[in-house]
Amino acid sequence: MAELAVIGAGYVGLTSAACLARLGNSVVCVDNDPSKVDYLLAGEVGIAEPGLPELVREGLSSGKLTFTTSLDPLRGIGMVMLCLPTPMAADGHADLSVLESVLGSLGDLLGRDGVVVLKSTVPVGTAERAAELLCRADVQVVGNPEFLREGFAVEDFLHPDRIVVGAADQEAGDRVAALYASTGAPVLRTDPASAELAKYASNAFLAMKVSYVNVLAELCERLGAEVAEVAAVMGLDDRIGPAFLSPGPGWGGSCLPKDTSALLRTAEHAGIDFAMLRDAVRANARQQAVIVRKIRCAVTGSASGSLAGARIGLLGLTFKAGTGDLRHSPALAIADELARAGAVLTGYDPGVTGRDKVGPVTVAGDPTLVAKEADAIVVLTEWPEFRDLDWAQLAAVAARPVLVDTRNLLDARALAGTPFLRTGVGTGKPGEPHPR
Ligand SMILES: NC(=O)c1ccc[n+]([C@@H]2O[C@H](COP(=O)([O-])OP(=O)(O)OC[C@H]3O[C@@H](n4cnc5c(N)ncnc54)[C@H](O)[C@@H]3O)[C@@H](O)[C@H]2O)c1
Ligand SMILES: O=c1ccn([C@@H]2O[C@H](COP(=O)(O)OP(=O)(O)O[C@H]3O[C@H](CO)[C@@H](O)[C@H](O)[C@H]3O)[C@@H](O)[C@H]2O)c(=O)[nH]1
Repeated sequence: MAELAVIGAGYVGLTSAACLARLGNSVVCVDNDPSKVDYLLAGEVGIAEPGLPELVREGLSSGKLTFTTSLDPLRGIGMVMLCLPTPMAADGHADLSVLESVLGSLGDLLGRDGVVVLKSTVPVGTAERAAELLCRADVQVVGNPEFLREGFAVEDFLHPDRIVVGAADQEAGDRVAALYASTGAPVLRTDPASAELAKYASNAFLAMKVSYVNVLAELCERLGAEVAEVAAVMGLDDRIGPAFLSPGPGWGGSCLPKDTSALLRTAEHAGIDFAMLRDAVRANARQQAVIVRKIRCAVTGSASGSLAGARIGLLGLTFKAGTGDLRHSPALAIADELARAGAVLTGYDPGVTGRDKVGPVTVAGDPTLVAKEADAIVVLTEWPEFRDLDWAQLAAVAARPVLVDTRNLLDARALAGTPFLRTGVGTGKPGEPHPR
């Protein structure tokens, strides 16, 4: 079993560190946020990932996992895995400044024949650039992109669809592949550039799939078709598959927006016109306006009616269900747009606690408070528990029984016996509940 350091204790770093400790490795996890490290050393995990707190506590008590803010304990170490942020820079590229600054410090610390593993999502050429920054002929850089989803981080790490190891050096690649041997997942050995590109290619493809179904949903509305039925037919084709065919308020989160943007910049730089990806990004930006128009119609009866003073209750604020992450949440982009139009917003999200306000939204601790005196309720995130709310009670406290279901979450059964008039997405029959 290896002794390794993981740098960055966020969604990817903390999950990787805790899971690699579970797989028997000795892991020191470094983060430059002292309060996060103190919290972690006390066995507390600040992100909502099923199974992660248990794994962190298990690692701490077995001694396989420890946390620190300092790079000093890494002196002489054989392997360092970088799980640092690579956010969108102002020009749309991936901002590698944090990664590069840490790489600049690692050259002096790594032991002989050390390996640096790039788990962050990084553009093609980063492994090569990292090797330059390390300035150590004996140290190898290996690309090992991560594909976990928020809300399923531990499950995805321990049971991945595939492991990608992009190494120019066979032995360094073997050492990284060995970390995952006990997961039984297929390991794809590639050159570093292919590993780097494969990560962006996967996220961009997922984004295009959702944009495709969102535009299809608009078409369904125009033509009187049901997007759920169209998607069900498409999804049963093995070549297409049923995942990522649910229309909604657009794709968001900490990865798809920045990664599509970075891939577009990479393509531009390489002289390739990636028009279909550009269109998918444009369609996604437009999707929020599509939803706001839908809400405006439902509340005022007209696409140009005024929302000034309208009380709108929002169910769901996070970018998807199963996470507390609000980064690049389409729900918040819609909230901002509604607030600009003068609407007064109250919101509830099971993943958002301990906050009074998120952007323009006053956060309530209970869905009933969101419905209270509301001119409309809008479902923005697909939390399954919203199906089981007491919709009759929500209707009783609302000013008007208007419901906009941007995730097509609620079916006729959930709303049976209530006066709610539901507007879904791509249903072709606005104002009518439809079976999912
Ligand atoms: N979030 C995901 O679902 C996901 C999945 C796959 C890949 N990725 C990629 O993994 C990388 C990390 O993403 P994340 O979501 O875990 O980020 P994150 O923001 O959750 O975590 C990053 C961590 O790095 C720490 N950090 C920042 N600068 C540091 C420094 N100089 N030294 C030490 N620690 C430092 C931060 O304090 C934070 O804890 C990104 O490239 C991302 O694209 C993310
Ligand atoms: O049918 C669908 C599926 C998804 N979404 C939206 O698409 C976005 C992204 O969802 P998801 O991919 O589940 O989120 P992430 O957890 O950010 O995971 C993505 O980004 C990670 C970071 O790179 C990758 O590791 C994962 O493989 C990749 O799925 C969210 O806003 C979802 O609501 C839809 O609107 N409809």
